Parts: sequence; structure tokens; C-alpha cells
Amino acid sequence: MLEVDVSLTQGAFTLEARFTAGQGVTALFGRSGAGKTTLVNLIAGLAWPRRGRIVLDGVPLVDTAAGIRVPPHRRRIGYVFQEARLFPHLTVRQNLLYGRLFAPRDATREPLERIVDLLGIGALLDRRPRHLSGGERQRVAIGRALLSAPRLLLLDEPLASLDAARKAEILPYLERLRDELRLPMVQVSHQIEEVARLATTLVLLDAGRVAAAGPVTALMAQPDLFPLLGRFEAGTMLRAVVEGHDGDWGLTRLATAAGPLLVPRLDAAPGTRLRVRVRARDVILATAPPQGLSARNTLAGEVVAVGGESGEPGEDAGGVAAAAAGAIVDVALRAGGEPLLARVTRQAAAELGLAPGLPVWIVVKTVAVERRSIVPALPAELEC
Ligand SMILES: Nc1ncnc2c1ncn2[C@@H]1O[C@H](COP(=O)(O)OP(=O)(O)OP(=O)(O)O)[C@@H](O)[C@H]1O
Repeated sequence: MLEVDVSLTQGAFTLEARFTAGQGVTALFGRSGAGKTTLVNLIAGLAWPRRGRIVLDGVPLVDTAAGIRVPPHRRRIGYVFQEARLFPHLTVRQNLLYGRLFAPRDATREPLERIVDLLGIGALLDRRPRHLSGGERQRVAIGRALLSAPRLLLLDEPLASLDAARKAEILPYLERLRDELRLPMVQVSHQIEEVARLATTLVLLDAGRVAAAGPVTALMAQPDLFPLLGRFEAGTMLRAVVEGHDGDWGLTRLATAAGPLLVPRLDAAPGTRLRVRVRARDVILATAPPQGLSARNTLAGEVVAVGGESGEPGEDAGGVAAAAAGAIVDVALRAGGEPLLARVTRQAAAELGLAPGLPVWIVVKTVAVERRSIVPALPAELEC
């Protein structure tokens, strides 16, 4: 458990942040300049707060009132940066073993083989960093951090410099750290998709303050937070189980608490537990059971809240000024206990009379659920 309650001023910027992070992955999310890196640096011990406390597993790392300042190398915190920062003259194996030098003798040390296996870097051990791809370098950097036997791993946008294919290659490894090593992680990310997939807790930063903190699934379904989350990508995660495949049509049937969902065929056995990200802009609402529709998925639910007006369908957090134009509204929904979201025009919301409690049919186009929107389930103990 990480407890943070700090304040700091650097130039014109003031950080006043208070949150706790438990098991799983805590994502620090916010616009550029919100204070994410500053916060991570404070946790790592690379910067010092003017006032406050940072406590890891009950051990104070900083406590300005008590005059406690544990230096970075004594904190047992692993840090992975945007660039891998490997030693160019050392092999992958030597880079990894360098991490081992920082592991306290009495700490539980994961064997090198386990880390190598977990990160799939066995074939790279004798190479030097310049002969690795960007994704491979990052996996080695993560391995080096893990070999120092950390109690917490900090990830400051380690995927930011990678293209989409390399990102997709690394994410499963980070999931394995979360689920198999059970190592708590604090991750800085700009990408809500990455957060939705990896994180369990979300700390939403806005101009140096914590605007909201809590379970990712719950916060992502809150329309009042969309301006900070980035409206265009707003969506929710549905828990699902593979029911079977419809081979002739190239489709997979999923069971969810909200109802059955058909998605493009997945390579997953019946019974596999998954999460499906349904974007608000891919959802259509109807106030009567739709007839003669090409969309395959119609779920029965009700409106929870209507709000968060904005101007442009493509605008992101930076475009909130256009809100006065108010062409689009975000509608929070619930179907079978699961949260869902829809983005509709204000005109449609008015014509349909959308208001809290109204029963609606929620239509999700099968083709809108892309393969990358379907991710493995969280282990039960990390689900909120
Ligand atoms: N050494 C410094 N002196 C003065 N101001 C600073 C210093 N370092 C950072 N800042 C300011 O502090 C604020 C927070 O910076 P920080 O790097 O933590 O933001 P961030 O959320 O990580 O941004 P990004 O997503 O762009 O990396 C910014 O306004 C930045 O300009």
C-alpha cells in the first residue's frame, strides 16, 4: 500500500496531491503538465516535497514533519522511464544483473530465470542494447528494475516511444507482472486505452490536484470526468465470458451481465474470461425495441445520467472550451448492473426524452468492437 499526501511548488506550478494506491496497477492520468512526472519523481525520491508524507507498506519514505528523507536507493522502488536507459557497453544479461546489485540481501529475490521467462527475453541475453528493438529494450529495462527486488514499480510512460505494434507486444508482459508477480505498479500514461487495459486504480490529475481517484471501471463511467479523461475515447469495460463461436459467420458469442454480445471471431476457448471495451461513440440508443437492424447487439438497460455537453465529436480534453456549443451529450447507462456509455447529439437526447431512469435499448455494432478492445480479465482479487 502506497500512501501519498504531498505538496510542492516548482516555478509557477503547485502540486497538492493526496491518494492511496493498493494492489494492482495505479494509473496517474492527466493532461500534459498536470504533474504526473513530478509525482512519480517524488515517490522515487528524485524530488522532495515542500510538505507531506509518502508511506510505502507502512514505512515512511518522506515525512517532512518528522524530518524523514529516505534516499532513492534505499526505497526499494523500481523505476522504468520512457527510454530504456540501458548501458550500451553491457550485454542484456549484464544489464539485468546490474539491477541485482541493488537488491537488499534479506529481500525475496526473484531468480533471474523467472524474470527472463516472464518477460520473454531469454533469446536476447548475449546481445547488446543497440541490437534490440525498442520494445525489447523496454522489456530488458523492466527486467533490470525487477531484479532489484522492488516493493513497487514506477512506470513513467515506458510505452510512449513505441509504435502501436511494439506497444501491443509489451502490454501482455506488463499484465503478467500485475497478475503473476503481484507487484504493485504506479504507471504514468497519456493513453486511456492503455489505462483501461492495465490499470485497476485511476488517479486523475488536473493542474497539480487530484480531481478523482478510485477504481478505473467506475471512474471511466462518470460523464463529469470525461473532459479530463478525453471525451473522444470515452468508454467502459464490460466483463465477458466466451460462450462459443459461430464459425460460418466468423463471429464469437460472449456472455456479459448486460446481455449477449457478438464480436468478430476471437481466438479464445469457450469459458475464457475477458473484458470488452465499448466506446461511447460506438453505442446507439433507442427508446423502443429496434427492428430490422444490421447491428447484432441490442442490450436492455436504463439511463443513469445525461450530461457533459461538448461541441465537437472529435474533441479531446483540450477542446473543452467548445462545450458551450453543446452539440453532443454523454449518457451514462446501466444494463444488467454493468455501466455503459453513449455519446449522442443533444438533439437526439431531447427528441428521445433521455432522462435518468428511462428504459432504453442499447445498440452496439459488432464491427465497432475491435480485437484490440478485447483484453484479458483481471484476476478476481484485483476486480473492483
Ligand atoms: N524544474 C522545474 N522548474 C519549474 N517548473 C517545472 C519544473 N519541472 C516541471 N515543471 C512544471 O511543473 C508542471 C508539471 O510537470 P510534470 O512534468 O510533472 O507534468 P506531466 O503531467 O508529467 O506532463 P507530461 O505529460 O507533459 O509529461 C509543468 O507545468 C512543468 O512546466
